[in-house]
Amino acid sequence: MKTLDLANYGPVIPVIVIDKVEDAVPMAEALLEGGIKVLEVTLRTSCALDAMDRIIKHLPEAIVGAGTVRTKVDASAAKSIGCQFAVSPGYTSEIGKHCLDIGLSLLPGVSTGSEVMMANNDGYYFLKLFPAVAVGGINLLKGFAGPFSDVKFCPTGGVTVQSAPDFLSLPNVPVCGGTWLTPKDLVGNKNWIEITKLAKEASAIKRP
Ligand SMILES: O=C(O)C(=O)C[C@H](O)[C@H](O)COP(=O)(O)O
Repeated sequence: MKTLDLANYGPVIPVIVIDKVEDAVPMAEALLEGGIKVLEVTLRTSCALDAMDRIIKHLPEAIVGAGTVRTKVDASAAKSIGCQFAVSPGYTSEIGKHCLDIGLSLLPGVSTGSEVMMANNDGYYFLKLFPAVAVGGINLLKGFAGPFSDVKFCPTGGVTVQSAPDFLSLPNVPVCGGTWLTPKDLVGNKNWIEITKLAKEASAIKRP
């Protein structure tokens, strides 16, 4: 799978933190019910790999990727459990080349022009702008559109259901990401119905 194809499934990729492995499948079901198929589960918690393994086995229709991939070991672990893609918060050539070697699609994080150029040099033209709002948001993406006219971005970090339509109206933004679909309090209360509502709301965001 090409990472840019992830945008074909909807305008928003949820960035998910799973603290309790038993929440993995019901949370994924709630998101799928709301029309969200692409799930980025961050490797921020100790049960993240186990959680993704369960989702992949129980819900084959989900397209599961590992977020917070910071090392070659992270990338190899994600590949070995069947993740279809990986997302990194920053970029190193080492990780970019490793993902190419092991056949794992990578959406690499960047926040500067130099990082865009390094990623391009290794063949990556669809990049995550992270942390999107903190590094300049819409204005930065408009600025990047000039010199990097062949590059597309998935802004993540500070994007909300309110601001997502503005990001998605930019020609270089096919999809955006965020944690707002799976808020900690709703997950803590196992409020899957409310998570389905947030997923429906996000899936319904119109792109121009
Ligand atoms: O852990 C990672 O590698 C990440 O992917 C970071 C997330 O993209 C942001 O934390 C999302 O930020 P918010 O939507 O503002 O909560």
